[in-house]
Amino acid sequence: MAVENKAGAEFESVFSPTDSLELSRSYDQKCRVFKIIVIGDSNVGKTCLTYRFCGGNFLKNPEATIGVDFRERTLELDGESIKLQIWDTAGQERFRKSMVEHYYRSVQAVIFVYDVTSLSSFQSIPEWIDECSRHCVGPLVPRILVGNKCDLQGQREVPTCTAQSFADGYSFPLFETSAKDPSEKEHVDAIFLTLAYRLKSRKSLILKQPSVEGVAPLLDQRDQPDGCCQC
Ligand SMILES: Nc1nc2c(ncn2[C@@H]2O[C@H](COP(=O)(O)OP(=O)(O)OP(=O)(O)O)[C@@H](O)[C@H]2O)c(=O)[nH]1
Repeated sequence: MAVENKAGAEFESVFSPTDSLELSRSYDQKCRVFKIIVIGDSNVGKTCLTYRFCGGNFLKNPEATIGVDFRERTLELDGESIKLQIWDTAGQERFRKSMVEHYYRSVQAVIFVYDVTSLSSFQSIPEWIDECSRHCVGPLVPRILVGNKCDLQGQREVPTCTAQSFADGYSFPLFETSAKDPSEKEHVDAIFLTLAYRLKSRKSLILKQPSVEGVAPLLDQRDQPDGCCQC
């Protein structure tokens, strides 16, 4: 199981002080932590989207995710620190089967990703929704549908209207974007910000988090009633 990109100096340098989504510079301050999983077929751009949000850049030459990669970013919303702990899951069945239970435990929001240039990846979305349901991710868990790779307009196989009517059927917000196109950076941020505001408005338990972050603390958090903690 890979662990990478724990928010720190490496990421602080890529955001300007005027960025509306400021990274927290001090981890002494208290914040709530929310677990978000990103799921969808292999190769749709889950890793690149999460990297764009957490790292600010397009990740060139990503490798297939094995198990899960963790990334996180702390936002200042209305004077409150909110840490989004993003689980970038493997799309390939052989790399995810031993991890599925972990993905869904105490998850607080879900991002379904398809590739607008791949009809099959869009047609897989109902299966991903079913998987969520089988793991007791109910309608109260905020969910968002994302069509990625919009920079490849000439190769589009999924029309916006088709995706929109599908999303409407589930009452999911739909975002079409590109992890690759730098001009879409704020649009990518908006996906996560939409979830952050919805999660922020929820009451949560205050739980203790170990001072050293890593796989074990993350897994421990999952076992708490709603996954929220104080950091
Ligand atoms: N043109 C374009 N290519 C993209 C975009 N996002 C990702 N890619 C490319 O799509 C390929 C797959 O990207 P990943 O982010 O690794 O996809 P993934 O969904 O995480 O794949 P798995 O880890 O196998 O589940 C890579 O070659 C990326 O460079 C995008 O917005 N536009």
